[in-house]
Amino acid sequence: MMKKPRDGPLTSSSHNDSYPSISYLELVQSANGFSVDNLIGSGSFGSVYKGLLSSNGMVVAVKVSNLQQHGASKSFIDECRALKSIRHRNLLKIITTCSSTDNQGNDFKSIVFNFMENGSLDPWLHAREDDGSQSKRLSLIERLNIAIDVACALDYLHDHCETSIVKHPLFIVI
Ligand SMILES: Nc1ncnc2c1ncn2[C@@H]1O[C@H](COP(=O)(O)OP(=O)(O)OP(=O)(O)O)[C@@H](O)[C@H]1O
Repeated sequence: MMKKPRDGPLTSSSHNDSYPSISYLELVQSANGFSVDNLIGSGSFGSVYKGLLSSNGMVVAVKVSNLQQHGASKSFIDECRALKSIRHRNLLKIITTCSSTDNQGNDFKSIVFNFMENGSLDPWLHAREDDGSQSKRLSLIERLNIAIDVACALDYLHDHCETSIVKHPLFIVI
């Protein structure tokens, strides 16, 4: 839905007031205008871009919700809620969130994470013998350690989040 552009940068405050504030403009600039070159991947509810925050030089992953997608707005809120108070070595932390309007006045929602150099766990676990990516072959011990870390993270989520959110642990940092 088109909305009247608001003045100045707006940052989400409804999900967590303690995040440092970041504007839509800063995020666009950090990710080179959300260019294809900065695109890291896509999920069910949006796209993730690599960005560089000019304020502190931090390399980040900017997850931009595709608000045209049914359920994206709820997913954004659930993800913010689930991850806002999480402190666990195997779970990705939110750096900040941005709930604003883009330069055309459309709603814009984004979550900023630490950039994970090794990407998501999935290709590591499901690398095929013939795909040539030597670096993604894991030994049995490494796989067992990952399973233990995942179990540990899920246990933590069970204790700290609503059960409906625990079904979406989102990203496990190994
Ligand atoms: N913090 C991050 N650092 C590096 N890459 C990331 C990061 N977050 C996401 N990605 C990449 O972007 C892709 C999409 O992530 P996203 O969280 O949108 O979806 P997903 O969790 O993989 O899938 P779905 O939302 O459908 O369950 C990931 O598969 C991963 O390759």
